[in-house]
Order: sequence, then structure tokens, then C-alpha cells
Amino acid sequence: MERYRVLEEIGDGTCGSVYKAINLETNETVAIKKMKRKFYVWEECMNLREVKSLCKLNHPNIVKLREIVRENHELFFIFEHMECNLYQIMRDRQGPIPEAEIRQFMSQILQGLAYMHGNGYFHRDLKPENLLVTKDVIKIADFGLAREVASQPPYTDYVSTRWYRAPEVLLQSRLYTPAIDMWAVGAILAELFTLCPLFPGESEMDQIYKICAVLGSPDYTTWPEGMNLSQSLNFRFSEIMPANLCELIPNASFEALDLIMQLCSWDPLRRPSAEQALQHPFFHVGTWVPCSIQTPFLPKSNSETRTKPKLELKLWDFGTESDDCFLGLTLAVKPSVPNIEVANSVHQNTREDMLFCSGFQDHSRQSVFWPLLSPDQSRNDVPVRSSLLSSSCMNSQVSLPSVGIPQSTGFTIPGLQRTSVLDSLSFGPMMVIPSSYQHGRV
Ligand SMILES: Nc1ncnc2c1ncn2[C@@H]1O[C@H](COP(=O)(O)OP(=O)(O)OP(=O)(O)O)[C@@H](O)[C@H]1O
Repeated sequence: MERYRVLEEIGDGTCGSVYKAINLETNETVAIKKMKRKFYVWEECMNLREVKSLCKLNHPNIVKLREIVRENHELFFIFEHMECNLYQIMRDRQGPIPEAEIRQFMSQILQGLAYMHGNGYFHRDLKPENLLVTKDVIKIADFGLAREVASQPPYTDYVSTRWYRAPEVLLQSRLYTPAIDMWAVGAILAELFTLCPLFPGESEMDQIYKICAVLGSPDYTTWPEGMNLSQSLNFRFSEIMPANLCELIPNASFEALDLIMQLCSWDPLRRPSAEQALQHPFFHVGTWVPCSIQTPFLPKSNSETRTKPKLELKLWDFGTESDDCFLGLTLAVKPSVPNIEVANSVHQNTREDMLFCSGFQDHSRQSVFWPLLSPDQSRNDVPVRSSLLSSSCMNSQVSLPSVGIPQSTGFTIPGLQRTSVLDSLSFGPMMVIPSSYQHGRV
């Protein structure tokens, strides 16, 4: 770690603190994520989801992991540095983001996701803070919760920030799929237009209510599996009519509204995949041309080539799963110099282990279907709801439930407040104003 000089702290998440730093050998600006917990053996590091997934994924819209360093039982991820995240862009924005700009962002997010899902991973914690931006390029970051599609359910661990959490996760389905990422993308797309979260729930129950207030309550036609889930939890959806999305998001085009409604379908089977979403008319508006995206499997340019390890000790194959076999990781161990600047607590006589991700080797792309589908039913058979005209644009009445939803009196915090789009419409005292636009969102 003596090769890096820390410039400033740029983020503090649940798992680690993130620092902006300079690689003194290459002069490259990097982001160093120092994990909060200790790692006593390499195997522990190798088992981290963030390591497993990021080492396998190489795409222009996925943040690049340059190397991993373990030093004095502390683990450091060295990432390419990005200027800011999408939350900061929305927070600092004076006026609305033009739709053309939103389209550019969405197209890139979906391309990154399509690649990730196609390679057998889903993210599970997509939110504006985890979408990093430099100029007009956006990349998906924070793979701490990423999971392999092929991994065995039930998935019981904590998933996703509440505001972007899919209804099946809220209803404790243990069989959720990459469609949970598509739900989050829909919520983020809406937020890009309004600069307010679409579903800013204050508790899990309030989260479900906030979703009902926008989409209308589900029923056996719109989401049969959800009705079974709610029954098994002894939970009854309050009967709420859908809101008028055209009023909630007045600056969005018809195509954008339709895409939001498709992505935010109650039923995960009705949500388009990332590949399908990229085909939506929203992306074929006017004269917009997609950003040229480098094919992940083509040889990289010099600037993209990863640093080569100086000491190769062994080829590390950290997985037993079949799809790990294309992955080659090189573990290098070398003595380090004391006084590294990232961690104040680093001791003398430290040993530094470096793990470099090898280039992504060519392998045939898997096509992945959400595992919930039966083998004889492809995603294309599942009708993707084009729902705007039928409900959201026509019905602006929201009838509020009389019981079951936590009430709170709205309050405001000046400055960084993050209110719901519904707050701009008059829904009476039942609507909860989120406490702040800052993190602390779960
Ligand atoms: N490569 C990077 N370049 C610039 N900033 C970054 C980078 N990676 C992370 N950050 C910043 O640090 C913050 C926290 O990073 P990250 O989400 O990876 O940490 P975490 O501990 O996993 O957080 P969370 O609590 O969301 O799980 C991000 O929201 C982002 O603003």
C-alpha cells in the first residue's frame, strides 16, 4: 500500500470506507475501499461476494477493480476512481435533468446490468449511490451483495436499500431473481426525472404502502404469486387505486413513463430483462445514438490493461462452481514498506499480499432466464405489461386505506431533503415525508 498516497475520504459505507488516492507509480487516481472487518486468511477474502463477482465482470459500465491488497489483516480494494455518484448528481441539480441525458444514463446502466445478468450475477443493491459517474459515463459499483443467479435459493440475507427494494423481497420471497434489479432500475429512472424517490418508505410496511399508492394494490390478475406470498404472511394489501403517473412525473415522455411502469411491475415475471428494456421505444426516441460500448471480450487498449503482478506465486482458483473455471487470478506476495498512508493503524513489518484480477477470458455468454420460470416457459412468453394507458394515466384518484399503514406527521429538514414525488400531490396527512435526502435510507 506504500504505492498509494491518500488524498481524501470520499465515502463511508456499511462495509468499508472509501478514499481517493494516487498510485505513485503510475500517477493514476484510484478509489481505495478499506474494509471495516479484519481478514486473517486469504480464503476469507476470496469468499467475499464483491471479490468473486467483480473479478469476473469486465464491462465499461461496471466499475473496474484494479487490485486487492491484504495487509496486516486489513483488506483494501483498489478501484478505478469515479468523480461522483448519481445520488450526488440529483442532489446538486438545480433544474430537471434533460430526458436525453437520462436516456444516456439508463442505456449504460442497462448495458452493464444486461452483461452482469448474462454472466450469471445479480446486484441486489442497486441505488443511486451505487451508480458512479465520470463525465457522461455511468458505472455500476458496490458488489457487496451481488449473487450468482445459479446459486441456490433460499436467499435469506439482507437485500437492498428499502426505497429500491422489489415487492417480492419486501414480502419475503426467498426465490427472488435478477428481476429485483429491474425493479430498482425503474425506481431510479423515475427519480432521475423528478429528483425525488418514487417509493420513499419509512419502514417495510410503509414501503409496501408507498408502492400501492403509485401502482395501485395488486390482485390475483396482476400478481398471483404476490397474493400467495401476502397470504402466507397474513398480510392484506390495502385497496388503493393507482396514481396518475403522468402527474407524478410530468416531465417524462410517454415512452419513459411506459418503461417505468414495465420495470416497476408488481409481478417480477412481467418486468422486462435488461436486454429487453434496451429495446424499449424510450431508447429509440429522436436522433439519439447509443454510446459506443467496448465489447468486453475484445483485447483492451493499453490504458485499459491491468497492471501485471511482479511476483507470480500461484494461480488462484477460488471457486468450485463450474462457471469459475474461466477465471484466472494471480496471487502475488511481496514484502512491504511500512508507513502506508491509507490506514493509520498499519503496523511495521507488515506483509502485503496483492491479488490481481486477470483479464476476462473469452467464454461463451450464457443466456440467463429468471429461475422462477418453468423450463418450458421463456421470458419472451411472459407478457410484459404496457400499462400506462390502462390505469396510471387515466386514474388520478388514490383512495387511502383506513387501517394498516403507519401514520406520521410530515416534517421537513431544510437543505438536503429527499421528498417523494407523491408529496407534491395532495394525498392528505397519511403520506409520509421522508426525513432526508441523505443516506440513512434503510
Ligand atoms: N470507485 C469509486 N470512485 C469514486 N467513489 C467511490 C468509488 N467506490 C465507492 N465510492 C464512493 O463511496 C461510497 C461507498 O462505497 P460502497 O458503496 O462501495 O461502500 P459500502 O460500504 O459497500 O456501502 P453500502 O453501505 O452502500 O453497502 C459510494 O457511495 C461512492 O460514493
